[in-house]
Amino acid sequence: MTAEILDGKAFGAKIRARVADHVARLVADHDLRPGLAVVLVGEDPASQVYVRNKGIATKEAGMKSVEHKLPADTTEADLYALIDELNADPTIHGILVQFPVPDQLSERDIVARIDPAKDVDGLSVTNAGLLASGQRAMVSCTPLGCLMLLRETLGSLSGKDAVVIGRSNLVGKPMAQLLLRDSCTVTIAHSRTADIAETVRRADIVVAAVGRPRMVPGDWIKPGACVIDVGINRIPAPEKGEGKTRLVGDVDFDSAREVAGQITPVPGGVGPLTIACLLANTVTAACRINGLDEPEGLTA
Ligand SMILES: NC(=O)C1=CN([C@@H]2O[C@H](COP(=O)(O)OP(=O)(O)OC[C@H]3O[C@@H](n4cnc5c(N)ncnc54)[C@H](OP(=O)(O)O)[C@@H]3O)[C@@H](O)[C@H]2O)C=CC1
Ligand SMILES: Nc1nc(=O)c2c([nH]1)NC[C@@H]1CN(c3ccc(C(=O)N[C@@H](CCC(=O)O)C(=O)O)cc3)C=[N+]21
Repeated sequence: MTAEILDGKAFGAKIRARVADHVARLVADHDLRPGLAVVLVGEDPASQVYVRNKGIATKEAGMKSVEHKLPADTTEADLYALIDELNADPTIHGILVQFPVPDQLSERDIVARIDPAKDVDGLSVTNAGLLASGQRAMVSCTPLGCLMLLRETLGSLSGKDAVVIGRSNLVGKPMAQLLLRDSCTVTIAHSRTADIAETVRRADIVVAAVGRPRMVPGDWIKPGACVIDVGINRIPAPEKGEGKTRLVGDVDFDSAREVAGQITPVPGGVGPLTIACLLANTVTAACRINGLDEPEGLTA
């Protein structure tokens, strides 16, 4: 069997068209243009890919887009001053500080500084708690995009065995919460999992969010399973020329596609969905902040 390759670019474009529609309506009916601010401290390569693609998509959707690139030696005080300013700015509805940040800064404290209403990454204790207790939250963009894609591909997820590899606050944990909310039987695997191959072999749905190039081989995959590869890993690509690199996921695509029912590629899989959901979350935040109806089709 050869897997169906899930086109994240196409599905992301569909979500973005919905976003653009809502934005146009908000501007026309309420003179409200959703605004997103992205803050990048230093020069992490995975983050730079994200920032580049995000800037283009935000403007295409008719939204306001602001980027703050700060030097790697930025102090806590300077970063907090910027966050406070963005919290108070009525034209900004979403604030995203790209992770990882340099060592002198604390991700936990940065997240705590962001107004939870503008926390489009869903990282704040408030949003994580709301999600975990089944209430209306801002949900991290990547898991949100993965859930939308899974529903679109499989229909109901109820009763399915799902394994999430990775337990970060940004991806693994919220992904597990969303799958649980859709009545999957959820296992979270991580670096201390005793027999990860056997654990993954049970799964109808595999979400890999680790950050290790091609860690998951095809022989870990249950035949017919739906495989969502979140990993973005830049590896050397000497075949493209000296010093060149390319992106690969956490799944060994070539062997996994021979076994899986469906699989997302890297690039062109989850990445474009994350971008689309970042825009969607910004629109959702703008509506909630202004007491307007929830946008349809942009939340999970
Ligand atoms: N496509 C997209 O839109 C996005 C992609 N990413 C990418 O997804 C990947 C994961 O991101 P993120 O969650 O932020 O990463 P983190 O580094 O925060 O978390 C990685 C997780 O993987 C686990 N892990 C590490 N090694 C192993 C192993 N050998 N076996 C099993 N589990 C392991 C860690 O376990 P432990 O907790 O035990 O250390 C940890 O929970 C990265 O490649 C990142 O670039 C991230 C966000 C968006
Ligand atoms: N606070 C925070 N939130 C994040 O969500 C976050 C972060 N920090 N730090 C970095 C990671 C990584 N990440 C990506 C999202 C999309 C692509 C993306 O668009 N990928 C394209 C790449 C296309 C290409 O360059 O060829 C694709 O997969 O098709 C990449 C990477 C979000 N992250």
